[in-house]
Order: sequence, then structure tokens, then C-alpha cells
Amino acid sequence: MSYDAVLWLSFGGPEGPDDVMPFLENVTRGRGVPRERLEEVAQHYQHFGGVSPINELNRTAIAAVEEELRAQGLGLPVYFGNRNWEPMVEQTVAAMKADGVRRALVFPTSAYGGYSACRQYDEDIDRARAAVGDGAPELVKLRQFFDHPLFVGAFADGLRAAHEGLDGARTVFCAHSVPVSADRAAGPPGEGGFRYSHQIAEAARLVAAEAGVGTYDVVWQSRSGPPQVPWLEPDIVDHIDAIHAEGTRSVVVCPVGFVSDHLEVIWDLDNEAAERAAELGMGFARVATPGADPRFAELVVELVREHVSGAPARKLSEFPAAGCTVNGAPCATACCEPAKRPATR
Ligand SMILES: CC1=C(CCC(=O)O)c2cc3nc(cc4[nH]c(cc5[nH]c(cc1n2)c(C)c5CCC(=O)O)c(CCC(=O)O)c4C)C(CCC(=O)O)=C3C
Ligand SMILES: [Fe+2]
Repeated sequence: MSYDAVLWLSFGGPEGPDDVMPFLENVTRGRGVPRERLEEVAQHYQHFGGVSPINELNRTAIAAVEEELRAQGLGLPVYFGNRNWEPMVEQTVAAMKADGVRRALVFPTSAYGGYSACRQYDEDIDRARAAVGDGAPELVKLRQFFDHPLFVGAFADGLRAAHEGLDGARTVFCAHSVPVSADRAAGPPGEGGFRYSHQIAEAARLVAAEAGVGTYDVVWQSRSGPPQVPWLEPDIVDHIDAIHAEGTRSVVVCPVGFVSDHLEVIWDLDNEAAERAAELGMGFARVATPGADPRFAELVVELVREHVSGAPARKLSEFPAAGCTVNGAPCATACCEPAKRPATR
């Protein structure tokens, strides 16, 4: 099969103070996130002038991928579309159609399975194609890559570097929390669920092993939703308290659940977690995310080549290479279903 283009599909983020509330409303529409939480998160964005770094990080990564595609003799154009902010994926897919794109590979900017990390991107693809209607390009999503040697290698180098100068620091891997019900529903039906948290744990194990780190923890960050709904725990900040109480004097935090330094990394880790560590007199370092590493562009192009040539998936875990879907149809009917929405009052 041949492809005319790549669609870089991401989350989106505000690019100025007036974008913040409309962006947050897009993200949380129908999801039962309390208003107070939205106002709190809006403050985080306003600390940075209402600008999330995510769009610029994506534009830079896209330029690197286009360059790498050219260098490898695959001159595919890379289009950019988001779920929650401009350029909205509906507009991007319309532009692709206008440009005559018939079939494109989709690179989602998340490495993992689960509803928020995988299936929701399928929903985006489906919605965008429906919005464009007849003649919408066929959109084939690339697989999950949390266990790809280039992804693991970039984090492992970052982890080693973060430990330099922090003798005896404890390693703590961190990923975005999700409702426990969403994690329980993550993965293909009948396979026991918890695919998201299991993949996070597996990525942590692979990165630790490659960096030569023997002891580590896996924790969560950035929970939202009403307090009575259980989300994955412990939270990174509570965990820093707990390991301090056990006598730990410095900590290296590795945001293994994220591909780039977007707002949840620079606020929840570089601000909140770092501040708590400082209050406790602990040493603190945060591991670089892989998105700006040259290996990330190589990884994306390798996923494209793997798909186009039918080459075997290069991967370090036993989990199946899931997430490759056509036109937004999920991997399986009940795969990674969304959490049941709590009633909003
Ligand atoms: C698993 C996961 C990833 C990783 C996979 C992936 O990368 O896709 C991720 C990434 C991101 N999440 C982001 C931002 C937000 N996520 C929110 C809310 C939520 N995230 C959830 C999960 C995840 N989120 C969930 C279950 C919710 C509850 C509401 C819902 O069920 O949808 C909210 C609402 C306010 C709040 O309550 O925090 C915001 C603003 C940004 C952009 C940051 C920037 O601007 O730089 C990025 C990359
Ligand atoms: Fe999120």
C-alpha cells in the first residue's frame, strides 16, 4: 500500500491568555471535570502567559521528522492536527483532502494504549473524516511505541544524565493518572484490562534496566475529575512526602508517560513536585522527555517504514503492537472504552 502523507495528531494547547478557557472547555466537554479544577488548571496556563509549549514542540518535532523522511528518501509531507486546539484535526483533514491526499499514516503523540492515550485519537480520526465527508483521505494510525528501543533509549540516557550529581537519588517514574475505571477497561476485551498502567510499568522497567537503575517506583500525576472518583495513585507530590519520610534525600523524576515537555510536565513536575522536594530539603532532577531528541524523529520514520514495508515491529516488550487502526475504527469493539462519566450536577 502506498501513502501520500503523514498526519501528526496531537492534543493541542492554548497559545495566548484568551485561548485558555475555550481550550479547557474543549478538553473537558461532557467529562464531569469540576469547574474549580478548570479554574485551577487555567491558572497553571496563565503562569506561562496562557501559552502551552505543546504546539511549538510539535511544530519543531514535525520539522525534524520531515527532514528525516527526506533524508531517507521518503518525501512525505507531514500535516499537523489537534484534538483540542488549532490547528484542529477537522480543518487539517479538510486541507489534506483539498491537497489531493488519498491515504495517510497518522502518528499520534502518545506512546501508550488506553482510552485517553489511544482510543480517543481514533475518535478524533473518525470525527475529522466524518466532518470532511465524501473524499476524506483514508487514515491509518501507527502503533503504540512505548517499548520501542529508540523511545526507551532516549529516556534511559536522560535518566542516566539526571542521576549525575545527585548521588544515591531515588528514581521515580511518572505518568498521567486516569480514572481506575478507564484503566480497568484498557486493552482488548477479555485480556484482563489495565493495559495502560501495565504498559507504563513495562516502559519504566525497560528504561530502568537500560540505565542500570535497580530500584524505582511508578507513580501518577495531574489527576482531575471529582474527588470521589478513584484515579490511579499515588500522586507524585504525595509520593515525594512518603519517600522523604522513609529517609530518601534526593529524587530523580522520569516522566515516562509523556513524549514532550508540555504543560503538565513543566507545571506539575518542574513546579509542584520540584517545589515540594525543595521544601523538604531534597535534591531533585527531572529527566528530559524524548520529543526533542534526534532519536524521536528516527522513531517516527521507523514506524512509517515498518508499516509501509510490513517489517517486523522493533519492540522490547511482550505486549502486542496494538493501536494500529484504520479510519478511526478501534482495535476491537470494546477495546479501551472510556470511563463511565460521573453525572454532572
Ligand atoms: C493519559 C493522558 C495523557 C497522556 C497521553 C497523551 O498525551 O494523549 C494526557 C495528555 C495531556 N493532557 C493534556 C491536558 C489536559 N488533560 C486534561 C484532562 C485529562 N487528561 C487525561 C489523561 C491524559 N492526558 C484525563 C483522563 C483527563 C480528564 C478529562 C478527560 O477524560 O478527558 C485537561 C483538563 C484539565 C485537567 O483536569 O487537568 C487538560 C488541560 C495535555 C496538553 C498539555 C499542554 O497544554 O501542554 C496533554 C499532552
Ligand atoms: Fe490530560
